[in-house]
Amino acid sequence: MSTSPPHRPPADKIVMHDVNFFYGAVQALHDVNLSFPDRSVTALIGPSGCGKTTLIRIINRLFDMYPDQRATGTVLVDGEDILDPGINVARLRARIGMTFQRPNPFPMSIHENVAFGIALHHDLSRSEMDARVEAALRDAALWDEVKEILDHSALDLSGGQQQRLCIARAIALRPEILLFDEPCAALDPVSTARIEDLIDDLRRRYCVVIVTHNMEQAARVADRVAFMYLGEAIETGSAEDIFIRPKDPRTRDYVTGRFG
Ligand SMILES: Nc1ncnc2c1ncn2[C@@H]1O[C@H](COP(=O)(O)OP(=O)(O)OP(=O)(O)O)[C@@H](O)[C@H]1O
Repeated sequence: MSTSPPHRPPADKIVMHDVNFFYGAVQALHDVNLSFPDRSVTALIGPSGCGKTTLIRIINRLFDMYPDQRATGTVLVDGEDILDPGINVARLRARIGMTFQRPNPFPMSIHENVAFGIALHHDLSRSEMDARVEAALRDAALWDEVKEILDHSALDLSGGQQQRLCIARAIALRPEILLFDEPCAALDPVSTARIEDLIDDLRRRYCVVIVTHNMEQAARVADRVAFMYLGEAIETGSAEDIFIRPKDPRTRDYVTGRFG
């Protein structure tokens, strides 16, 4: 008789302790404690302005580009505090891929969009580069649609294709963490379904964090859902916990549509 190994939940890839965030004098996050397991999808939900985008921008230190923005607390990635001023930010960012609400392909060909970031980090032959570009486009479920038009401008693709190209661009750098900020905000239902299928595939290999306004989407794609409100992380659990058995009255009011 064969015995299967005991099921272990994936370890936490990112752990936030008492994180606060400031835009100048405005405090946007208050003592956030949240963790994000590896090889799973965590959805951040909550009303507009509650701090979802602010929170994911901390993970790749995107806020460093703005002198008046600062974060306090600890954000451990594989146990290392990425808020430590001594951290190598370029190396951190190479481990993290991010996409935004509106797809933002470079004004270059489809092939160049994916190859550009790879070329910054690796000196590959033409055939090695082509193989890397193809693998990333396949992983982003875009290859079949673009394999004959790799030299065409990325700006000629549809919005949904552009978003998958941006995901391919992120995956091509072989990150460990993928941050998706409302990846379907600008997409039609068919493109949205394709991105959701893609996220379903990506969960096997990455720590995925997705910001979404769409509760059905969170329920479809997420292993865990975190509800945020007025800059605080209120409650985290499975989609069922959050949508069917919320513990906090603020979560209940949000998921039942009383606000937001
Ligand atoms: N550049 C900025 N300067 C000052 N305040 C900001 C800035 N960006 C965001 N904020 C404020 O920080 C708070 C959190 O904003 P954030 O964009 O993180 O929320 P969100 O939950 O992602 O919202 P949405 O769902 O509308 O995208 C809001 O009160 C917002 O007004």
